[in-house]
Amino acid sequence: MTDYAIGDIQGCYDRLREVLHRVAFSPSRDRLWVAGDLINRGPSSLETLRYLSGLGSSAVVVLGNHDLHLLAVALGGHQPRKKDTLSEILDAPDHNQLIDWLRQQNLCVHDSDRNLVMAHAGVPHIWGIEQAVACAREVEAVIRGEHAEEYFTQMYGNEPPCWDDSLSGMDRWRIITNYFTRMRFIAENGTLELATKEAAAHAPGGFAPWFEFPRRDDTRVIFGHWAALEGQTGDDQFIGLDTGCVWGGALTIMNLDTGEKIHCDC
Ligand SMILES: Nc1ncnc2c1ncn2[C@@H]1O[C@H](COP(=O)(O)OP(=O)(O)OP(=O)(O)OP(=O)(O)OC[C@H]2O[C@@H](n3cnc4c(N)ncnc43)[C@H](O)[C@@H]2O)[C@@H](O)[C@H]1O
Repeated sequence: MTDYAIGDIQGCYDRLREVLHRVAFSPSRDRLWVAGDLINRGPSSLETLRYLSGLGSSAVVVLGNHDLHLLAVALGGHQPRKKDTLSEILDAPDHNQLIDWLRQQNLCVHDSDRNLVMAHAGVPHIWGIEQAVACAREVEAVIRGEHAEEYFTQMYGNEPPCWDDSLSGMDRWRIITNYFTRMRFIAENGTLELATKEAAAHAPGGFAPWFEFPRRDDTRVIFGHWAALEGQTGDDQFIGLDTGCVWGGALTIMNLDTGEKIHCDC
């Protein structure tokens, strides 16, 4: 069995199948870790979602901001945006099944044997792994539970900007969500800057890329989300897999045992 991890697919189904073919991925033998943003912006979100959900236990998936946006449209009464390519999912006969499957996915997965964690945007340095996993489980339970509608109605927003143990309810769920799915630049005290999407060199004053703050542990972090990084973090502990497939870059898959990366041009 080989475990592979893949960056933001964003509905680029043909590239997904091409890169899986190149590594001879077999769902009956191998596993695919998917770093979030399965859908949106690309041409084939419905096919992508059907394929990944059909992998069953051969897929290990975390939710990205675009996946949460689909859930917010489907469950929170939000309107799709102009650039969205989600209507084929919303209109599909199996739409309820696909949305239910998406709701069951995690914000963060931790493999203690491999000393590895995966989250769409990353894991902030202010949290140890235990706290990060506990925070993820809290919000995952909300997304699957009776408060899901309230959560998705109020999910959007940049406030509060920073973690505080005393936060509760929607404020607490929103900042946890923003760390796991939207973070790029962060301040030493954990304050997020969510407006800047450019490469790491464009850090606004007082902020730095989240992976430049040393962690208290040596856990490797797999993430996607930040296309302008082109997969470069300058540190093997932090593995960026979003290489901008949907922006004319490449789709990247990594063999988790050997560390080998394969790129499929888009
Ligand atoms: N709580 C919340 N609040 C607000 N929104 C929430 C939310 N929760 C979920 N969302 C959702 O989040 C989504 C964000 O939408 P948008 O804000 O429209 O984001 P996007 O441009 O599609 O990209 P994304 O943020 O995924 O970043 P990426 O690095 O790929 O691309 C970013 C940019 O990098 C550029 N880029 C790509 N490759 C590059 C490269 N090599 N060099 C330089 N720039 C590059 C691209 O052109 C692109 O403009 C929406 O669906 C929104 O609804």
